[in-house]
Amino acid sequence: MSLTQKFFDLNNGNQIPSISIIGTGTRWFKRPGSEHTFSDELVEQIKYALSLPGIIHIDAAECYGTYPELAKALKESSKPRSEIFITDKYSTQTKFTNDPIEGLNTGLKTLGLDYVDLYLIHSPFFDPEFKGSLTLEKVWKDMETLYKEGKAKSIGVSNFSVKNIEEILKIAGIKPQVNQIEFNAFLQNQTPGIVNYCQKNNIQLEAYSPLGPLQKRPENSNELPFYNYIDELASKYGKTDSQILLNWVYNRGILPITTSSKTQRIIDAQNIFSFNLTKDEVDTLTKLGLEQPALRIYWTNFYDKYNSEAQAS
Ligand SMILES: NC(=O)C1=CN([C@@H]2O[C@H](COP(=O)(O)OP(=O)(O)OC[C@H]3O[C@@H](n4cnc5c(N)ncnc54)[C@H](OP(=O)(O)O)[C@@H]3O)[C@@H](O)[C@H]2O)C=CC1
Repeated sequence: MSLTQKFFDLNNGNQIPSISIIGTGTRWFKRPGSEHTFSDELVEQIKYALSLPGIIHIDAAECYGTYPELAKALKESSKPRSEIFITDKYSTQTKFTNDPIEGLNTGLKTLGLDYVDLYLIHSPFFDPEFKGSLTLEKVWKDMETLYKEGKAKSIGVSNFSVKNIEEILKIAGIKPQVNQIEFNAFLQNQTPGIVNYCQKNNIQLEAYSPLGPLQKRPENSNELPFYNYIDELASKYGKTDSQILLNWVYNRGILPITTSSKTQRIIDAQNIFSFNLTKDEVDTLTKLGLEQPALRIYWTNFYDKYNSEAQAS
């Protein structure tokens, strides 16, 4: 079966592969300060992804503790750099590096790279214990410097609200290309109005934890119309439940970022463009998803206060 790949156009003219099939956080994440063991399993999983045809989009971050595994996999892979799309993120919450310039330079050196394809500010939340008086404005200016130097081909943000983005736009010479947020059928707005705002302002949204409804499947799921409908679509198209949900995210104009410890699920994620949900099916999934209570897995301390507004289209 030949591979169909899709790309989103970013506001700076660059293209981005429309799914990231191997995130290196979540199940692979190593808590800073804890006893870290090198994960051969992650190396094998990234190498497996890199052995697949087409452009492979990897999602990484300074705070995941998984640069060593990514570095090894990149070194041992024969895929040309031009067929690898790497996203990295600067952490405003950890003590690893002082600012994005130091952060990206350290990341590039550790990973053996000259540039990343996309560099993001991981969150708008600064831990003053580690970041002193670092401000959002200063961090964005550093991101712009890295962009102009060609070390980051595109730049953006993650977990930003409308207010956070507007703060940046006041001082920005370069508009963010991407906002990576938590998004799934049970969390259709991480923060109030963020999806509409980014889509209107040509800031590409990325969805992490797009499979939240499967990760946290309720015990009574077989009684819920949402899950029955996914099963119906999965059997109509001969696809898995995960593929249906990832295709739905794509059809909402949002780039899904997934990961798996299973090779078959990595292949399945790459093959979500071999079929396409109809507009009615996309709308029905949106509607049935909105009937469920908000499911937020990350950044809960900051954003649980928005749960009642998170399930608005
Ligand atoms: N910017 C940010 O703040 C954040 C960014 N991220 C990024 O996004 C990436 C992906 O996030 P993640 O939440 O893992 O993405 P997903 O929602 O795609 O979840 C992937 C997980 O779901 C499991 N899964 C897949 N299919 C099923 C199924 N049918 N039933 C039950 N479980 C299933 C997988 O398990 P299995 O291994 O068994 O296949 C895997 O652990 C991260 O690795 C990271 O790179 C994530 C969180 C925050």
